Amino acid sequence: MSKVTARFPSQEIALADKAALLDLLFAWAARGWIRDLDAALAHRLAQLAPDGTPSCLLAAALVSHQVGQGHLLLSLDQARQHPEELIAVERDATDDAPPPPDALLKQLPEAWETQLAAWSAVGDGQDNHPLVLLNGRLYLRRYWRHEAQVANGVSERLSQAEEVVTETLRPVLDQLFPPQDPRAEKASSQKLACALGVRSPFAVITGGPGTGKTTTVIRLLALLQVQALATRRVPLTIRLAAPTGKAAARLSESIRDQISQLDALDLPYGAQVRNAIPSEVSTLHRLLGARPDTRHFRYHRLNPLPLDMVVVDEASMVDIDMMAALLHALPPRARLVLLGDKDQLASVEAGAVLGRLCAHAERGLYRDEVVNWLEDATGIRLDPALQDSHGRDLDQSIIMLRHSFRFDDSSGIGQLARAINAGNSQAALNVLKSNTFSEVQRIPLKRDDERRLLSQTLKGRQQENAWGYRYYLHAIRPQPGTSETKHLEHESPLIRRPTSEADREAWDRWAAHVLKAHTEFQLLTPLRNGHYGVEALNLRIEQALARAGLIDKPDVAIYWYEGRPVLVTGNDYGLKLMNGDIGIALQVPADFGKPEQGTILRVAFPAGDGKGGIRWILPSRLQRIETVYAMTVHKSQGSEFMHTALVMPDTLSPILTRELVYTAVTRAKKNFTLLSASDAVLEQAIQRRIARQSQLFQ
Ligand SMILES: Nc1ncnc2c1ncn2[C@@H]1O[C@H](COP(=O)(O)OP(=O)(O)OP(=O)(O)O)[C@@H](O)[C@H]1O
Repeated sequence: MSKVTARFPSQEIALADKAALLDLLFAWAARGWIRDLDAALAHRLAQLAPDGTPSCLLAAALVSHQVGQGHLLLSLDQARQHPEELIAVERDATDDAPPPPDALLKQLPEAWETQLAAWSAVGDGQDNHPLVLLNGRLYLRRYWRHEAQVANGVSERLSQAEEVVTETLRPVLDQLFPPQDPRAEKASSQKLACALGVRSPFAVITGGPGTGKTTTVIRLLALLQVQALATRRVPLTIRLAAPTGKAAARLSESIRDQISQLDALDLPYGAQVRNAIPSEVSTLHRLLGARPDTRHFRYHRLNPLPLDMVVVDEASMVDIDMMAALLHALPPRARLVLLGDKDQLASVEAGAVLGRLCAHAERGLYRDEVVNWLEDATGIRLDPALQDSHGRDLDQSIIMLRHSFRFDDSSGIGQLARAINAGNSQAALNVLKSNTFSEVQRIPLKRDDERRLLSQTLKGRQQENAWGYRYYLHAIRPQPGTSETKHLEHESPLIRRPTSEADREAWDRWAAHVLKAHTEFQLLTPLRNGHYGVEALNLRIEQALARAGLIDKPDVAIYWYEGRPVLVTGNDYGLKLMNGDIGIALQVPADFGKPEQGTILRVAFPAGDGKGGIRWILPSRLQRIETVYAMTVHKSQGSEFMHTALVMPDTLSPILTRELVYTAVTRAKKNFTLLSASDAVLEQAIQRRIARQSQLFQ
């Protein structure tokens, strides 16, 4: 008898005996093939609903696993037809591995669905059963409910017609987007987006980096306030939100610029309109009134948010739980506008809501009545390729901005992002290797030769002013004569480390300068573990910086030193820090303005007050942080850096997808470097898309 049958039940036994099946599920969990949580759910349901067969318990563990992978459901057909795609199994050479999931799935009884339907743990959603089975799709009840809430919340809004004052619409749109402007054609989808946003209480504006989502939404808000002041004499109460603190801070920064541009226009109700556009952006958690230690929010259907409209930026990062909570808390007539890039990675949690909403965004699918209405409102006749008399109601509320004002056709980053999105890996490689685009570059990587990786990370590509980490470290401790210090002094000649007598304002100014210098470069990696994972990279980079004398870290056991950059990994409302915030440890007076008190290490975080204020926090108070010389691509969503370098691992793994590569490339504002050992891994990643299973907006 082989070891396999000695230690683990065979698939035949597991499918005939519940205890054997549960053993197998926990064995899979021990291998990391599924989560402990998934096996535990099956175990719990075996106790609560003992009439379930082993195949039923397997289905329960699988649907839970699916949620962990970002899906909303388990399709029974798909599980049978493509069992190998369900669970990524890392096999090793040992012969005591348990029978893999696909072997078990291939032997499921014909009556799997019938058995599930008869199981007392399963219902059709009407009662309180923990699982819901509908048309061959199995859900955890919570996700079925969220999916229904989101679908209902959106269709409720799609069925409402808005009152539009057509007399003011066209003239104001022409003021915001003058037809004679040389960029009028490039901005035509922005103008159309504004018109659609007035017409419907629900709208989605999707587009890549720099396509003008923020510009468009501010103009839409101006347009809506003109309409509101003309009809009801009071402006709309509008709130702006984003899924993370970082994204919220970034939006509030760019919004201030955009609002001030409205001053140049002679809009009806001018100052009133401008004052009625908010510049504060809160996180969705805060907007909904998150309460510590509970999933429940202060605002919900019975206590709705006191507002007329919400705009959510970076909506690709919003998961189904949050979207359901938002729709649940919005008054039925409140408007909702979502902004985001549909091609970016979706939230780590289940959902991919924006992606589902925008499934047909490329093709438009606008119906005749909408096309004609838009032409009256904007003077723009839609491209026939975007018209379709069978377009769904939802499609009439979605618009895609296609022209990037930041990366035009001559930009390497723009070309690269487009090639990746089109799934054209050869074109992406050509851009990376071509000499035409100096802002993008590919650097070959060898495991046993770290020089290139570390040189990129420390120095970047100086001839392009594409800096590495030396840049911000020189902002802390200038090194006269180096290109970084020369550049820094040229950019901000007067900002040096203050003297010990200097007041808080001077220290804040300096810290803001260091934090800004830090946004010049970020190294990204897809992975957490392994040679090119965040943890190992952080360690190697820290050692290299210490060797180069750029940081002073005398001992591996000393975590805190001046210059350490840290990433906040969970919201801390007490400290007013949000998931995704980045701070830098700096040696500053223990009491500002009192040099006699000596100095102390504090971590400087941007206060996000729009005035360059700094929040100084003692390292010991920071609970959820990690060093961030290397950052995962997932964590980088909602942030941008002048120069971004992506380390591509040398072997393919399920995490490497088109969305991931696109997200990494589009974090770069000016320069992008790919560090990779093999073209093949990049090519295969670009070919592979994330397909999240859900019935949302099917
Ligand atoms: N219609 C336009 N005319 C001129 N400049 C524009 C127009 N639309 C956008 N821009 C400029 O392009 C840049 C990017 O615009 P914006 O920040 O609105 O884009 P975004 O899609 O929100 O970008 P991000 O990728 O940062 O989310 C800004 O500098 C903005 O002023």
